[in-house]
Amino acid sequence: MAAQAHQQTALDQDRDSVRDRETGIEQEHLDQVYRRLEEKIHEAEFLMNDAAKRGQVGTPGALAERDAQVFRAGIHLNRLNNEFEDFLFGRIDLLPGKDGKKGPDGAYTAVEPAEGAVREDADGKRTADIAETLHIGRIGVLDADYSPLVIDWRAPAAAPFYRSTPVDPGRVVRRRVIRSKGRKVLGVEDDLMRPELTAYLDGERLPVIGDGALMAALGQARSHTMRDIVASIQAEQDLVIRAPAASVTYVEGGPGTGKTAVALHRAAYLLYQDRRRYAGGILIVSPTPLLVAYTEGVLPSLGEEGQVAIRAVGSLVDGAEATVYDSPAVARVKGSSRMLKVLRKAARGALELGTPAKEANKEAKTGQLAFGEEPEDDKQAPAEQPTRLRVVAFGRRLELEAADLNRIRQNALSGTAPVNLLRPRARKLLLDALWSQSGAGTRHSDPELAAELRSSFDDDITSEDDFIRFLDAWWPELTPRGVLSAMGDERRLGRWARRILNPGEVRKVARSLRRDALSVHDVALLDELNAVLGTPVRPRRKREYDPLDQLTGLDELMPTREETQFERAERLAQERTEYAHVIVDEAQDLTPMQWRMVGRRGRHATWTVVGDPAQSSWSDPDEAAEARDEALGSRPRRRFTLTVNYRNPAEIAELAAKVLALAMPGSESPSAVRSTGVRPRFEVVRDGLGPSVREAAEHLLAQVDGTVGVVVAMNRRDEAARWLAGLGDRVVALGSLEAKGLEYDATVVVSPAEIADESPAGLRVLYVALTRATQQLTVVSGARDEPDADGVPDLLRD
Ligand SMILES: Nc1ncnc2c1ncn2[C@@H]1O[C@H](COP(=O)(O)OP(=O)(O)OP(=O)(O)O)[C@@H](O)[C@H]1O
Repeated sequence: MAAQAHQQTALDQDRDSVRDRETGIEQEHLDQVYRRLEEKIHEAEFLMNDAAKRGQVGTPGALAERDAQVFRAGIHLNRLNNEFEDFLFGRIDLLPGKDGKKGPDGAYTAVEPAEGAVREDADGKRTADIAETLHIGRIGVLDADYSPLVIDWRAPAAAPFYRSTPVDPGRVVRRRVIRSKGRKVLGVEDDLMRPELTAYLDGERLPVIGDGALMAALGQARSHTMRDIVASIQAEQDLVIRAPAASVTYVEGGPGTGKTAVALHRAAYLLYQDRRRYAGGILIVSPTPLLVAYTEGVLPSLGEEGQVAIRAVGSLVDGAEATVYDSPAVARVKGSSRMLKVLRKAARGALELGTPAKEANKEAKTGQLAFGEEPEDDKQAPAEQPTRLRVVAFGRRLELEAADLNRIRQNALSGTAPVNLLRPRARKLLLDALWSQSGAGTRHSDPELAAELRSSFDDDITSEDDFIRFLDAWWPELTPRGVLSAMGDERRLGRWARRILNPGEVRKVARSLRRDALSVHDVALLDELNAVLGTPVRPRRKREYDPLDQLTGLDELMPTREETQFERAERLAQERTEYAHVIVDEAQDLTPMQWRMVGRRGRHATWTVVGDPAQSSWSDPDEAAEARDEALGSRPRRRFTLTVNYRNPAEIAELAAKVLALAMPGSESPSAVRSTGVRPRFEVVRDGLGPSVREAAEHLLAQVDGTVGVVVAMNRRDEAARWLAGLGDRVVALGSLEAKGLEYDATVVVSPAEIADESPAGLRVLYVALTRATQQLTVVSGARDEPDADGVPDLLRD
């Protein structure tokens, strides 16, 4: 026994010393990389100083050159400084390649091992020599002789790091994940891709350390922000990340399969692969501000941010930020494509209100969205409508009555042009009617004289204050906010929505529009109205006069100095309304009206659309699919399915699968990649819901190191926040719709029946709630859940 223990200790010591030696080898490599980076930083600093000196020469050419050099050196320095932290993370050891050719990044491009790379002796033992070792990191670093010290994770030569599997290893024998912090290597984890092989590196046997990096990453405690997965991207995910950008890349997969992570890494990959093309910007559309906040650190950690905008679907329209959710019944109407016709009628009908409808003061707030209260009473002011136009021209009083005006308006409105752009046409039709009433058209037979007379008639009238006032009231310039507020009047909305919405729907929608705050669904309506109304063309503001321009004459000498490249890039990003690539996360949740809004931002874009129909909170998936197909146009689609759940342990995934079977019978759940042995807990409310939920949260806080999410039906969100007061910032209360895309170490799901009953898509929303935990889950049930003796609610029983 003692001898056995002694043997075991010796084995452990051996293992530790191999681990230390391997860590030391990687440390040496990292030291070499840092030395090279420092050299590069000095070069960049020298370049900046040199550029500054050249600036002192003062000729326009030198100044422009300095500007370009400083710009390039600044970017270089900035990247180096930012990515100095923790950027070397991987290594692959490869067999000799088939053709042995070097690619542009200095590495062999061959995918398959060369013939004879693997030797087999008489006993069937297989051996091989490692021909090449590559290190993978967040950016590429070349040695002074241009051999690669680190390869950028997005370069083609880095693909085997992600693609190689024991089933299809290619040239990779060993894949190593290196954990480092700053300049220090903390440890290494290896996966062996060809376990049947004895491989040698420089004559020594290749050692293997640890149980693989994926499991280590998945077991870590979660914080309130998502981490990048660059060191452990799996083969099926890598195929999506590196899929060619042309057309539409369509990715489906169950909860936790890495769709969001893949979408973010794909944005970074596309920028690396074709930076010039994506200078047009990449837009990532996310369902909630919470998910935006959760994911927005991932791209900077990958060294990319400037060109990518991550926006919540309620913040896509500039100057209009959603702060509330509509009730499911109202959301269902506002999201439906039936609203399209209503908005078109409203845009034209709003003209009859005379003066622009007063805009509600809809203040923008950020953070969590509230469930919107809808006011009871109708406070809309009665409409003002000019019913007659009186002017004096050529000494005669001319007058158009209500019937004439109405006829002219209908005439002007025939056609589909945006309402605000039809104002010049309406003005011309008014003048035509007044001209014909004046009888002046018969005075001259000479067409030139007649035209002159007409022109002075028009000038006479259009310079009259009465006419200008009339036109402003009769054909006001409409704003999307103004028309949306006008729709808050129930009678008016009833007229505009006749035969489209039923009276109950009209009442609910009108009431919701009278509240001060904008809802997530209102934002898509505003965007549609913007398109229907059109923006009148205004003369461009001239650049402000700068007296210094005259003194130095710089303005003529250096027209390119007006705006630096950086300023230009900033300005374009601000003015951008369309993008080169659009990524839609949680695409299953976009309503038809939201698809139209997102579609307008990517009319000429390529797309990546990721989603899971089983998690859809929209009640009519067919209607949304139609709107999605319209937004994506006829571009060809490339489809991918992700099949492995990296978030939930098998014990939680199994429970969630029961709800999936009810929500979408016949659909398959992704297979969980790990199991923790901890089963979900079931609690039944005894002394009130609040205390039971608080107790469950406290219990979980003691069990896990990271975060705890408490998911309740939407209308209990504020109440739940009060139940948890004082428990610290590791615990968060979430309305069911807000849980989308997020994850916690542990979750409490409160009353499955309440969540399932809150909307027609309730079972799918419950499925989302049950799949948020990485370690532990507690379900708290009330009487409505009909729990059995073990506390298992009816919806979660076999
Ligand atoms: N290859 C990987 N290596 C390490 N962690 C991974 C990997 N793939 C996914 N994960 C982790 O699994 C979790 C789920 O990923 P993600 O949120 O992207 O999934 P999802 O498919 O978008 O889920 P949902 O549909 O539920 O929103 C995250 O913590 C993510 O970091």
